[in-house]
Amino acid sequence: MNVITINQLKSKQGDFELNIDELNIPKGYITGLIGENGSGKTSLIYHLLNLRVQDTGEIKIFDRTFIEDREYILSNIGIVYSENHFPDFMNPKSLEKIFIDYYVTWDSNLYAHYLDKFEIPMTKKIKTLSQGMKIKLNIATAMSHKPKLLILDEPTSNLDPTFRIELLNILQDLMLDEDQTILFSTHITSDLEQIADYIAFIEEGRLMLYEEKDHLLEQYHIIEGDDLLLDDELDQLLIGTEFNDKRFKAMTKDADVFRELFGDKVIINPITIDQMMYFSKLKRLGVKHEATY
Ligand SMILES: Nc1ncnc2c1ncn2[C@@H]1O[C@H](COP(=O)(O)OP(=O)(O)OP(=O)(O)O)[C@@H](O)[C@H]1O
Repeated sequence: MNVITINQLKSKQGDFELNIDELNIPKGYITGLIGENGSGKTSLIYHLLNLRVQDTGEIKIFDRTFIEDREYILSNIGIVYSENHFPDFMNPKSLEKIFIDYYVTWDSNLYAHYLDKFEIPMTKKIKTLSQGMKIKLNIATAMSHKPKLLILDEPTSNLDPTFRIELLNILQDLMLDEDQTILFSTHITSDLEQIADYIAFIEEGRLMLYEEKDHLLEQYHIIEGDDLLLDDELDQLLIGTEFNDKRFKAMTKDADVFRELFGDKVIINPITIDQMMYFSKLKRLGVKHEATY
């Protein structure tokens, strides 16, 4: 079953257009949402939350549109933003009163447990919390009503590395419940290498790929070698080639072809998500990039 389905979504915002033909996010998995600055990750999340409305196309969450069942959708989503959205004058305790009224599934013990674990005092005013503590508070509120879908929009930028590791562990623990689904937008792709099941990659408002992470990282490789080895045909098998000191470096789906032709004259390495984004960008720009290092 899919928790999120998007069909033929088009949405223009100034010069920017979000244009997603199809995206199905399955229940019970962590999907990592990646893309450069300004590629449309937050815009996509805002559309999922109905904070922005598309020009055309359809979004269904839990198999319903916002028009059909806004309340059900919102009461089953937990959202963590990259910045604080809570009023400065409140404290975690007064904030809870609002959430208790809103969510029938709110669990005060769980909230107290998270605040304790994250070392956030119940009665400390939000304005006196550090940036990281505000995000931690948001994480606690997002999880304490036990949402079926947890959406995190770049939450980790202000978090210290120790807490980031804790957060990844918490997210993995949540996934023990097969009904739980997580959409996690982040620039810290090593986090996704650790915990994501699927990767959704957005470039300039378009979904470039949506695939199982393990399959993705198995399919693509980084290949390096002497640029004299290349001809027009082999060039076609490279994605986003970079040249430096008469050597090439590129992403390829056809590492086997190069291995068979050139043996140890080429160096073939596994790819990281960061490298995948980088070489996809070179391909998109359509330039033979001269490396500057
Ligand atoms: N209110 C707005 N009006 C006009 N354009 C907007 C508005 N909000 C965002 N945009 C534009 O939409 C595009 C996508 O922005 P978005 O915030 O979705 O990107 P992002 O992938 O989340 O980026 P980042 O990684 O930097 O957070 C950008 O070009 C941005 O300038």
